[in-house]
Amino acid sequence: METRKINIAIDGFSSCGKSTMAKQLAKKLNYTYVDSGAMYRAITLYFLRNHIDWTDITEVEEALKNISLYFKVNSQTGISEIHLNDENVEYVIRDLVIAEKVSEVAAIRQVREFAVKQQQEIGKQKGVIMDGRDIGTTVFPEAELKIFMTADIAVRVERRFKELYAKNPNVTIEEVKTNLEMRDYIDSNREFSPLRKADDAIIIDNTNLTPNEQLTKVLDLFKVALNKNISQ
Ligand SMILES: Nc1ncnc2c1ncn2[C@@H]1O[C@H](COP(=O)(O)OP(=O)(O)OP(=O)(O)O)[C@@H](O)[C@H]1O
Ligand SMILES: Nc1ccn([C@@H]2O[C@H](COP(=O)(O)O)[C@@H](O)[C@H]2O)c(=O)n1
Repeated sequence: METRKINIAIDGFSSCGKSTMAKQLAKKLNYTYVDSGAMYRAITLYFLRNHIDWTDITEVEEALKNISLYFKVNSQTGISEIHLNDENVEYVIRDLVIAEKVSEVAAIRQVREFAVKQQQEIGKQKGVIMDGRDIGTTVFPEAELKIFMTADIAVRVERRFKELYAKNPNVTIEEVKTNLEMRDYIDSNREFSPLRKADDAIIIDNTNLTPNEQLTKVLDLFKVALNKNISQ
C-alpha cells in the first residue's frame, strides 16, 4: 500500500519550541527534519570567520559561491546536523555570537535566495518537516500542514537561558532577552520574506504545554491534514 507523505511547515518566533516539536514529530512519523535556521546560522558563521563585509553585496555574492551546506543524520541521535563545507557546525552555530548577527545576514536577499533554493529542493522528496520563519509563506506555500508556534516572551527567554547557561555559565538572562527581542524585530520587519503567519497556518501556543502535550496536539493536526490530502 502506498504511504502518502506530506510536507509540514513550522514557523514562529525565536525560541518558541519549533525545533523541539519538529524533531519530535519527525521521529514519530519517520519524516525528514530540516532546521532552516541552521542554514542561516552556518552562513553567518562563514561570514564571521572569513571577515565578509555583508553590507557589500558583491562580497556577499562571492562568499556564497564558496559555501556548501548539507544536512547529515547523526547515527547516534537520529537527528540531522548541518555541515558547512564538510565541517559539522551543529554545535558552534548555537552560540550567542552567531545569534547576535544571524538576523542581519538572513535579511539579505541574496542569502535568502541561496538558502530557499536548497530548502525547496529538499522539499521535493515529500515527508519533510521544516521549521523557520518563512516556510509556510515562501519556501513551501503549498505545504499540506502549516503550524505557527508562539509562546510568551518571558517563557521563551527562560527556556533559552537555561539551554545556553548549561553551555556557558557567563551568559546572562538580559543578553538572552535582548537577543530574542532583537531577532524577532528584525525577522518580522525585513523587506524579503518577513516572519508572518501564513493565512492557512494553525497557531499553537505552547506557553503552558509540555513537550508531550504539544506533540499530541500536532499529531492530531497531522492526522486531519493527511486524511484531507488523501481524500483530495
Ligand atoms: N513545551 C516546552 N516546554 C518546555 N521547554 C520547551 C518546550 N518546547 C521547547 N522547550 C525548550 O525551549 C528551548 C527553545 O526550544 P527550541 O530550540 O525548540 O525553539 P526554536 O523555536 O526552535 O528556537 P530557535 O528559533 O531559536 O531555533 C529549548 O531549550 C527547548 O528544550
Ligand atoms: N526560515 C528561516 C529560518 C531562520 N531565519 C533566520 O535565522 C535566524 C536563526 O534561526 P533559528 O531558527 O535557529 O533561531 C532567525 O532569527 C532568522 O533571522 C530566517 O530568516 N528564515
